[in-house]
Amino acid sequence: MEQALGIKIKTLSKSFGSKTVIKDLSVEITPGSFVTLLGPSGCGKSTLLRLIAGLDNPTVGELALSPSGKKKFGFVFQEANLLPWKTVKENVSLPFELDEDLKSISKPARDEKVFEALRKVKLEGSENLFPHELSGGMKMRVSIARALVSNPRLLLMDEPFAALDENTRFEMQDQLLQLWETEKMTVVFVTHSLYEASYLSQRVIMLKAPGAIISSDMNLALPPKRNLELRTSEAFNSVLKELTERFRS
Ligand SMILES: Nc1ncnc2c1ncn2[C@@H]1O[C@H](COP(=O)(O)OP(=O)(O)OP(=O)(O)O)[C@@H](O)[C@H]1O
Repeated sequence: MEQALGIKIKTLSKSFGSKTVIKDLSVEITPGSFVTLLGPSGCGKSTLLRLIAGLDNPTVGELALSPSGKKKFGFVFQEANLLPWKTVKENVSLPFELDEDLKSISKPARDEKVFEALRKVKLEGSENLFPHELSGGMKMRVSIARALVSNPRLLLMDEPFAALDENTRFEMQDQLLQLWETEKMTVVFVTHSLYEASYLSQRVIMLKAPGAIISSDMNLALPPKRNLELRTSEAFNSVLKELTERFRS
């Protein structure tokens, strides 16, 4: 398995016209960690994810992924963004058509990777369904499978579970943690939920506007194994309390 990607950001700023959304941001993210970005609407979380993914460029400053070379990452958005006229299997296969680095992979190897990704998100047997035949949770799992198909070493997730009901969200959180453990990839996750941040993350970085200034950077004192028992434990409650206090201060 290839190494997980680390991120080094140094004095980075991003402006859109005269508006500076990110100002002088410096932060490092350790390979293989699960880091959540929290902050009020409009503080620059999605902009930062897009910069990390190379979908946009910083105005000034440095952003480096290590090891450098192949930038293997997956991106999952709040909406599953599935093509309605394509089956589950075809939707998960899309990166092979769109990503230059993956175009050379043979058809049998592609099929195997798609099957493997669907297995990872527990969607075996749903290959030939169309998006309208799927629940919200299943659509999100297809979206995650599509991100996993290229074996990302960094997974960027922008409020992926925000539109799901509470039960499905809990289920998806546990599945994601399982994936994080088995895939040994770095995850940078954006959410508005303090509860979700506490449950999923090893580290929570809070950003505030203007300028996406880091207002808090906290390593969570929780065991790596998260489960139902932990959700209702005192240790979890005290982490959630601390995060809430930091968020409100
Ligand atoms: N391409 C763009 N052109 C102009 N302004 C932009 C662009 N992208 C983002 N912005 C502005 O940057 C600011 C930060 O947006 P961003 O989407 O990063 O915030 P966010 O923290 O992710 O918000 P939310 O939690 O609501 O998703 C907003 O004021 C937004 O209008």
